[in-house]
Amino acid sequence: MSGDLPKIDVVLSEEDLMAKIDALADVLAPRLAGDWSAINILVGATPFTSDLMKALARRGIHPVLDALWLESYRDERESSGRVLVRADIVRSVRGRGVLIIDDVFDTGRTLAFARSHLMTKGAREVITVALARKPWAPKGEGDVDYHAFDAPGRFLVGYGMDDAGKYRGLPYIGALD
Ligand SMILES: O=P(O)(O)OC[C@H]1O[C@H](OP(=O)(O)OP(=O)(O)O)[C@H](O)[C@@H]1O
Ligand code: HPA
Repeated sequence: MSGDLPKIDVVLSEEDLMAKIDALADVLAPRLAGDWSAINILVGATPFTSDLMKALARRGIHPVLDALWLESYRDERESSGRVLVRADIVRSVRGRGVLIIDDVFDTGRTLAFARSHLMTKGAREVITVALARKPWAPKGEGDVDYHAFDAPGRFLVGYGMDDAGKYRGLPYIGALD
């Protein structure tokens, strides 16, 4: 039964997603030895954080998991241009390496804000990772450090990503018109 789903084109299947996360964990694991915190950018990055943490654990890497709830899109498909902190991290990151985990890197505002927020709290080093990177996302200094796949220039849903709160539970990444 498909319920009342709109037309969603699959851009990355569940199987391909898991393979990409494993490949990412292979690259990240050697960088994360020692005192690291992993910060889940709520809400959308939750499924990705969960699978990436498991992939890292299988490689013997166990960062301290925390969360930072940031909001800038609300129910719109375009960034409001402002990033709001809805809830802050709980554990100190002073002197620690910080891996910031997000689902999608689009205008880059959210990760730029998160990076500076955590550096201000005394992080020793910040690394950013996103599952999907949009084609127009910032390059150079403002780029995300690691991403799992290059997304098409379309609005994405699934695997944490929403359209006005819906479709976060889809096990694949899809695109809507
Ligand atoms: O690169 P940007 O243009 O900043 O977009 C990326 C951010 O947008 C979404 O967050 P949103 O504000 O929609 O909150 P959500 O995670 O609760 O969906 C997404 O989860 C990223 O955090
Ligand atoms: O393509 C997207 N889909 C869902 N949320 C988003 N936040 C930024 N870009 C997107």
